[in-house]
Amino acid sequence: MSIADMNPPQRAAVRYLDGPLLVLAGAGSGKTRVITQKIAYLVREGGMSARNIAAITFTNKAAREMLERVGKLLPADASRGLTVSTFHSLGLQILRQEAPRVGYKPQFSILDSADAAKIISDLLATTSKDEIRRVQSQISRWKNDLLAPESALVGAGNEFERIAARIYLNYQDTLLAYQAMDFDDLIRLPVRLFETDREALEKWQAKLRYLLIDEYQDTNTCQYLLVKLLAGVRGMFTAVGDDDQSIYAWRGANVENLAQLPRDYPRLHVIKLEQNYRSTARILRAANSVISNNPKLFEKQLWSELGLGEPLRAVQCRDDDGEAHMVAQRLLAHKFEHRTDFRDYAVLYRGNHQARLIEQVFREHKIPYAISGGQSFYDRAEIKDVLGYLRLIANPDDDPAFIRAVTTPKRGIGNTTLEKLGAYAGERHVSLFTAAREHGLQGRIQPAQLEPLQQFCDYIERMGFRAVREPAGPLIRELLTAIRYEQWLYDSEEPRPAESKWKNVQELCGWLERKGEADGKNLVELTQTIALITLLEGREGEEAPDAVRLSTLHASKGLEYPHVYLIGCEEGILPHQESIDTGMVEEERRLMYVGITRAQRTLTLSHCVKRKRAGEWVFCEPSRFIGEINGDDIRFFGKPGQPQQVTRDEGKARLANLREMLASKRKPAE
Ligand SMILES: Nc1ncnc2c1ncn2[C@@H]1O[C@H](COP(=O)(O)OP(=O)(O)OP(=O)(O)O)[C@@H](O)[C@H]1O
Ligand SMILES: [Mg+2]
Repeated sequence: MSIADMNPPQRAAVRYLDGPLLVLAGAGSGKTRVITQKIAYLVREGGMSARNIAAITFTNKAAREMLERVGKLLPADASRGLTVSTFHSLGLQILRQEAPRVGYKPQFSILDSADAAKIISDLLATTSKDEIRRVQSQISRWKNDLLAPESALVGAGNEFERIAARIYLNYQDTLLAYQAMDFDDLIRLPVRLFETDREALEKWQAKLRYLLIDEYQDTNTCQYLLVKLLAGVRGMFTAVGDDDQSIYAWRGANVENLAQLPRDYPRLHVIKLEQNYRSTARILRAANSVISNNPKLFEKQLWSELGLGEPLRAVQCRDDDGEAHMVAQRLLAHKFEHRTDFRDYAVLYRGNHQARLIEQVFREHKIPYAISGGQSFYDRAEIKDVLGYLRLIANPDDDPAFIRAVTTPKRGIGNTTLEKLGAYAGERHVSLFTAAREHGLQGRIQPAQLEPLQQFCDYIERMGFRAVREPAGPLIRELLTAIRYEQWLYDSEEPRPAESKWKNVQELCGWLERKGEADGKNLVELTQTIALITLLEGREGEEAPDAVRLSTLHASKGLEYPHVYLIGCEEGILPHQESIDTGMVEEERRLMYVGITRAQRTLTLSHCVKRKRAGEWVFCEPSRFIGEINGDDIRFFGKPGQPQQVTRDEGKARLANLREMLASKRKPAE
């Protein structure tokens, strides 16, 4: 695929280098492809070095895919030094070099959202999850709007905001004391740096001379400013986006940023793409008709040459269990009939919990699947244990990591000792690690308790010294042996969970080893990289090569699948109840639009008559979005009187049949 295979507006977008460019277009029109092609074009025809180009994507997965695609367009040495990353990893790349300028040491820690919640919970002196979540997202909003705690306090309009602002103030102090940043800081701090330090800004402007930004509609204020600062007055960037796919307002994304661009850059050139290369005309028409119920920010038309295609299907299921069986059954039947692969299918849903039943039924029927956007691999207790050690080795001031490591496995350091240590550290305004090293502690803690504490600190210090010199793989294996982690798992768990946990730890070690070798990164750098993976996509790494994709709608952005099942199309789920209550269904409609436009050839929407919630049956209404699809383009199944609805037992029997047929197909001819 080369630039010659692109349509005229796509080609114009690739070639346009006279100033800032916005490509504004609907789903599947080749926006992401314009970015990939443009990177190759900049190097090949624009005489630019890859190390002066940065492409920003929304997820790590998207970044990897883009890098792969560019790899096919450019020889390896021509793409060396190219930055393809998320906003957060770009921020991390900047901060690794500039940390001292913003008051951090280079080995700062990155806290995930759970660690941050723990700090807020301590400061608030509450365990109410709801309260913690509210304060945490308020702080995050302030950070993304670049509001300092002092200004937040002054501007607080009610009691809740006053409390949150005071917590924000203490929270920032705590982070600095731990030498830790949260996810928001990774973008906020570079912006603050560039706003105040001309020299640093000019250095990075000289390095990143051309910027390309995908999914621009989902940038927040902070991200917008980072681009603006880096692009400077020259405005050498290409941003691509679709206002109808803005689905991250709840995380502070601001679709107004699209409208703001022409005001900030009067020279901004806008290109629209109107041909969709992904979906059949029917799927596209359904998407267009659903989204036409939202007020328009920009006028867009989409058409496709891929033929009319099959009508969409809306399937009514008896309950959520029936829904999961319906998906499994139809999927297997379809696969059998069309000789497709499992990877050609995706099951999409509004909330993570909806995956549980699907997983269960898929396992029952041996349908291989891969989950994205679910509980992260890196959120598992065993992985967080190991990462606790790595974080502490990298940055001994990281108190949350200190607590985790010093107590897992238990090493004769009791809670009373830790409380005394904590109190002493508090008085001295130093980290737990530093406190443990101070002479003053000797009067407070008995020698018998002090001894293991100091041994622990000695060990961490020695490892810290080696972590920046020795390869990561062998070092982490040595660490696991030294702390007898495997033994501890088997001592504290049943054999089966222990075994699976140990496997996960091994997987982490393998990943660190490979990544360390491939990227030439040491343990400290790898630890910072891992922290970022948890941000959006959950588990990553090697997956079954041929598997059905299970994904939340949010995590499916930018991707495409030949056959899509969108489950739980019900009032209260999609649109979500909260959005109905607050009269904000527009964002949910965009989410529906994103879901529909992931499908290339067929799309099945399902909803249940009733489902169990908190042990009670509740009756469900089909989603209003199904009703917004033009009747000619959709067929209904499972309505009373129609024979297509299958009971669970029938479904099971049919499945068993199909599986047999499939299995016999796979057998070599005798
Ligand atoms: N000119 C073209 N000729 C043939 N195929 C194309 C062309 N442009 C894009 N495609 C294909 O169309 C599909 C959609 O492209 P792409 O993912 O770039 O769209 P997008 O606008 O980024 O979509 P989304 O809004 O969902 O992110 C891809 O499979 C891509 O390879
Ligand atoms: Mg895209």
